Amino acid sequence: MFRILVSDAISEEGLTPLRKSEQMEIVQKKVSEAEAELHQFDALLVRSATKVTEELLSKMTNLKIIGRAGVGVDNIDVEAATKRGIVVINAPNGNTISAAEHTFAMMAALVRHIPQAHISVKSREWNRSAFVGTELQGKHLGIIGFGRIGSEVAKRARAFGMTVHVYDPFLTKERAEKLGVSIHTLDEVLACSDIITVHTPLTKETKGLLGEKNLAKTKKGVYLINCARGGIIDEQALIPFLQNGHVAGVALDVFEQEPPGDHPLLKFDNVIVTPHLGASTVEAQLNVATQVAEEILQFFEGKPVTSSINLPALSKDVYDKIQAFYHLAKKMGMIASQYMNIPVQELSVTYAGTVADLETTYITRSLLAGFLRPRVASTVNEVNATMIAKERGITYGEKFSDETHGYANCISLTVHGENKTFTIKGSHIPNYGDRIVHFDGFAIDFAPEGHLLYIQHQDRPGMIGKVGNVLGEHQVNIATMQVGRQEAGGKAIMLLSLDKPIDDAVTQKLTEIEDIDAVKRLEV
Ligand SMILES: NC(=O)c1ccc[n+]([C@@H]2O[C@H](COP(=O)([O-])OP(=O)(O)OC[C@H]3O[C@@H](n4cnc5c(N)ncnc54)[C@H](O)[C@@H]3O)[C@@H](O)[C@H]2O)c1
Ligand SMILES: O=C(O)[C@H](O)COP(=O)(O)O
Repeated sequence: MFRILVSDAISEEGLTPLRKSEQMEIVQKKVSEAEAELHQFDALLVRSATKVTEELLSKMTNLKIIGRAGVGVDNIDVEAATKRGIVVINAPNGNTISAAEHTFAMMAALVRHIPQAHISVKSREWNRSAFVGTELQGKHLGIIGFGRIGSEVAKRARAFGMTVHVYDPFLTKERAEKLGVSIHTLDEVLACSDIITVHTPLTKETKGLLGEKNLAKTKKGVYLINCARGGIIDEQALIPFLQNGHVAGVALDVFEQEPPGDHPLLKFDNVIVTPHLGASTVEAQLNVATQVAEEILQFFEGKPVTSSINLPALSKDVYDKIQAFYHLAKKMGMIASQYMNIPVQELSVTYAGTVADLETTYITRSLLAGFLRPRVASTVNEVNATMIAKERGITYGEKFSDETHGYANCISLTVHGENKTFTIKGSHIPNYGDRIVHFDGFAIDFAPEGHLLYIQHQDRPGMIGKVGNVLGEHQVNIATMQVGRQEAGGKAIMLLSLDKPIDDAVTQKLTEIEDIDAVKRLEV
């Protein structure tokens, strides 16, 4: 049973996929009301209100996944979650249309003074001359940030007869042409636009993007809209531009602090505001909640998630193709890590045969996670493996080769440690399973499963019997045994899989057998 804490207002209908599963228990409570049980939850489902801080994560010790029913993840400490191996997912396009429509509604309201006129009429006034507006048709709209929402705003603007100027450093000419907008520098957009709307995420680069310096570059009488994230337009910097009439009006759906409280901007009649309503439609909420609920379900069923912030995107189709290799690579990493129980500097992975044509990034992450698992006390998985490797000074790289050693596919891992290098090769054979086909220079064939025992010895008659005797004396049953040697009478290895793990005393006894050079337990 997996426990899911839903700590913000999420569409009830959207939670249906989770409610239908007998494996999921949903608890709907604010974080502050769930203090005593925070350590029990496997998943956390939020919108933008819950602040998922490092402190909260430290209390949610069982947490495996955070679902953001929406786009922006600036309320989530993604780095802290990643460090802890917690997957963070969002619903990137479920509320795009609602946010674009809200932006447009704000634009129309702004230039036609609808909120002010509404209040006036409700106050029993009839002052038509006070609310003369301007048309949108023929005006120049500047869009900063041309992703999902920015481009939907552009489509609507063009339908209204506006000319659209875009600033987005990542926008291609082809896409701009397709959507009938022109690409400009930021300064050009600031200088030529009658209305400017921002649709970027809030990042180090975009925080205060429309601050004092850039506001001064705008046209006198410009209208500004922020339905993206509070802080992209610097709220303090706006004040003098509103006071001196340079900015004709501002529409804000988002604020640096939410709620904004007694903010000085709220005193301006030409500043119109909504309480972060961009995504607040029945349709958007159903979309984002359903998307995230389905992803969480997939995740707990061991299937890939497609909209993770801290994992490479993986479709079901791709996952189906890589999953066998993903498991093989993890086991190879675990074996290599235990065999090379010394500090290592570098892992080099080579893919050959059919596996080389697949999405190997994910397979390498899995291998890395398997390698780090025996070395790291905290959770390590595909989410945080690359970060932990970096912290520990372990570099890794992928190569591709044609050398399959006679198998349809082959993954080869070479671990470089201090004065020692180790290579292990594995193959996944359909209808047969995972096999290790090469181990530290020996051709061998064993299944990387369970309690393994590696013995390196001299190739002498009776070695198998001696090992069998020691294990038998300690009531340890041998499930399978594979042997390999480089040449008759030379160095040889045995790989045994045992029905139960053995302790130090048994290992010591085996080490004492004449002609046995090394004994290692390997748990997979
Ligand atoms: N008000 C709401 O309720 C609401 C609803 C949904 C989304 N949002 C917010 O709207 C914003 C846009 O969302 P989206 O889904 O369109 O995101 P998106 O990722 O599809 O688009 C963002 C665009 O910004 C561009 N960009 C990044 N840095 C930039 C920079 N320095 N200068 C110019 N452009 C830059 C990117 O290239 C990208 O094209 C986000 O901040 C999101 O959180 C708000
Ligand atoms: O980033 C988003 O998806 C929007 O800002 C919506 O936020 P909300 O889910 O809190 O309405």
